[in-house]
Amino acid sequence: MTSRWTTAVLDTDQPGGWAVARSPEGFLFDDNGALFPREWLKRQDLSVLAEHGIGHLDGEPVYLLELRSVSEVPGCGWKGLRAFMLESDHTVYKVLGYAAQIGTWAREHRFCGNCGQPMTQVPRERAMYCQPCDLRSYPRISPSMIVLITRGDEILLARSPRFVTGVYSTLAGFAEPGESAEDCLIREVREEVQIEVKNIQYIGSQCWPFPHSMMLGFHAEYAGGEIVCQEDEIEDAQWFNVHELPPLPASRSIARYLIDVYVARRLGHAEPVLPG
Ligand SMILES: NC(=O)C1=CN([C@@H]2O[C@H](COP(=O)(O)OP(=O)(O)OC[C@H]3O[C@@H](n4cnc5c(N)ncnc54)[C@H](O)[C@@H]3O)[C@@H](O)[C@H]2O)C=CC1
Ligand SMILES: [Mg+2]
Ligand SMILES: [Zn+2]
Repeated sequence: MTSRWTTAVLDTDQPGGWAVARSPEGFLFDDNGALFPREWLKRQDLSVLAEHGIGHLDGEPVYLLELRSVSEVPGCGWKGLRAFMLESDHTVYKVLGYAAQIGTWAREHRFCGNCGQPMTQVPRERAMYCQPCDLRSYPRISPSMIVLITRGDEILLARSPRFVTGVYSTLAGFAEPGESAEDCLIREVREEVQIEVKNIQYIGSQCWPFPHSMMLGFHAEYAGGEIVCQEDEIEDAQWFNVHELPPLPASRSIARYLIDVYVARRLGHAEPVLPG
């Protein structure tokens, strides 16, 4: 199957194509969605900070207008990326997720981290460049581990105070310099619930553009210890029987996929597919 969406570094001097606009309040949308004819969008009263050519959707070029602030556009509203993840077509969500990551990174790399001088976009490459330092900055991606821990028919799920009321999810955390994925997983599990795990198995990965994680998903078995929740980070953690699960994370998340795969195996149901 060919993908409808492919990323590319496009020349912003070329006319035409589609464009999305992103402000601190999210993406512009109307009844037709978040993609607008680019020439029309550029005629609107928008405070454009930068324009990026980001890829092709069904063969048509797509651009991002990264805005300094939110503006009124007649007949349109603004909506955050999470809402698009929950509501929209998967391909549109992929386009917007990529746009959000590029927009954030370019905005945060307008000035050189070494000398403080303005940086420029490198033509035909996704990089910002400082000439005096000969320094290139590439989009930031943060590897993050996520793990479903199981004990027979029971799975360990936890709540962060940031979650929607009632929802429990798998444990996750950012990799630190010097760690392998497995080191990170073992450390995060110890920090968050103070238990030990064994038989760590890699399951799959997912881009998570909130704001720039690359989720590496694992399954691990319980090896020992009692649950003790990390103060401030973990509000509650429990073993749940696969027949009696609490409200779970959104179906597009790898957290939900890790849970659904295990439950499907235990119950002999068809396995789900990991959303990319
Ligand atoms: N797609 C999915 O199913 C899920 C994705 N996630 C994502 O996984 C990532 C890690 O999960 P958390 O439990 O929040 O992480 P965590 O357990 O490492 O703790 C979060 C803390 O890490 C620090 N931090 C923030 N950004 C960092 C970075 N780039 N590198 C190192 N430390 C950083 C901050 O102090 C933050 O409060 C997040 O981006 C989260 O959104 C988490 C659960 C499910
Ligand atoms: Mg965590
Ligand atoms: Zn510099």
